[in-house]
Amino acid sequence: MTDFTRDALGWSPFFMSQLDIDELETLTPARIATVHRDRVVGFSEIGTLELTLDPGITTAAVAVGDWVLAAPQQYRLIRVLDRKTELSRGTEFHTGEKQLIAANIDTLFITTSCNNDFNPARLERYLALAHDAMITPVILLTKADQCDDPDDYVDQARALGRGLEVIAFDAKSDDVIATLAPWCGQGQTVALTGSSGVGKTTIANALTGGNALTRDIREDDARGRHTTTGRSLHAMPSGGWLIDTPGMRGLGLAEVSFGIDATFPEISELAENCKFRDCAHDSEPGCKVQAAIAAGEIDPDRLKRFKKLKRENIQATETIAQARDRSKKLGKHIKSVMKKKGR
Ligand SMILES: Nc1nc2c(ncn2[C@@H]2O[C@H](COP(=O)(O)OP(=O)(O)OP(=O)(O)O)[C@@H](O)[C@H]2O)c(=O)[nH]1
Ligand SMILES: [Zn+2]
Repeated sequence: MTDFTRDALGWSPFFMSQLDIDELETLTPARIATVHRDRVVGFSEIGTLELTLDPGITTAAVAVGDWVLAAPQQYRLIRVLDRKTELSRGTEFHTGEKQLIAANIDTLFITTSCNNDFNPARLERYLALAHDAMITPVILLTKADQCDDPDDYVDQARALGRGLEVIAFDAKSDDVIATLAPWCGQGQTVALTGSSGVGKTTIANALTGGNALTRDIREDDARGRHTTTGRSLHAMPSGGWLIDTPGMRGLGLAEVSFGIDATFPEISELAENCKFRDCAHDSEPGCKVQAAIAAGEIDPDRLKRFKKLKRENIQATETIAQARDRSKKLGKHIKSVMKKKGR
């Protein structure tokens, strides 16, 4: 592994501004590439650092893509810097805690194909996740080479957002790197999501210049170290970074109300002016959304899918709240038992 400058790793004033003078002098910023149960591995200006954690931080609080401050002499992680963006999954059933998937992703490549995989509702779920995490979504339509009219898919996908970037291409062609270059430049971080078989691995391999995982293992071998767990932060020859963690591929929806509104701006903006604050946009008087439907200004299918996502989100959010409640009660119960025992 060669050393990278901070800029090459995606460092920016946003992160710099979080350091005080002491930290600037004594600590080394590192970008997390792998999270293990008891330690993390990060890339830094002084090379690859394997870090143990300070008491009070668990690896569950560190995500691939995170910027952390390390005390390099002691190989210790001191603290995790605030994230520009954060992707997390629903929750752990028992605790109601969010499970971190990745941090500081700039662009989410939402991947589908120019065939039966194309599904507006599914794309909107991913869009809601991206918007909620403040990550820029780009829709990739693969298998354009196997389809008579890819433009039809492009048009359908563009209708799912304002100014949404949509690209149809052949993921097996030689120009994948050039096609995706605008998002893969120096220090930029991307991730791929989408259903099985749409071409994520094909694209990842094209962007990283080969089979990313096998290459990582070979690099570690060369340094005499063996690791069985693959790295999740992959350098792209274009200067950018690709995050590929197992959790990336099956993203769930919960607590993304903001993201859903951002995915359906034409509806959420009108909804603010409905007569009733809790308007369900069915047949309530003074419903601006229904008025727009009647006037042919918004797509009724979009409204249906908007409502369905909102319902799903509320359900998932309630499940999380219940889990948190359970976990809190359990914690209190344990404390009171311990107290009694201590008496
Ligand atoms: N013709 C053509 N084939 C493609 C394209 N993209 C992917 N494929 C093929 O589709 C199959 C599935 O591609 P993968 O890259 O493995 O898909 P994936 O999204 O990684 O699938 P999972 O690993 O199951 O999530 C492979 O046989 C690819 O060669 C494309 O744009 N055009
Ligand atoms: Zn309404």
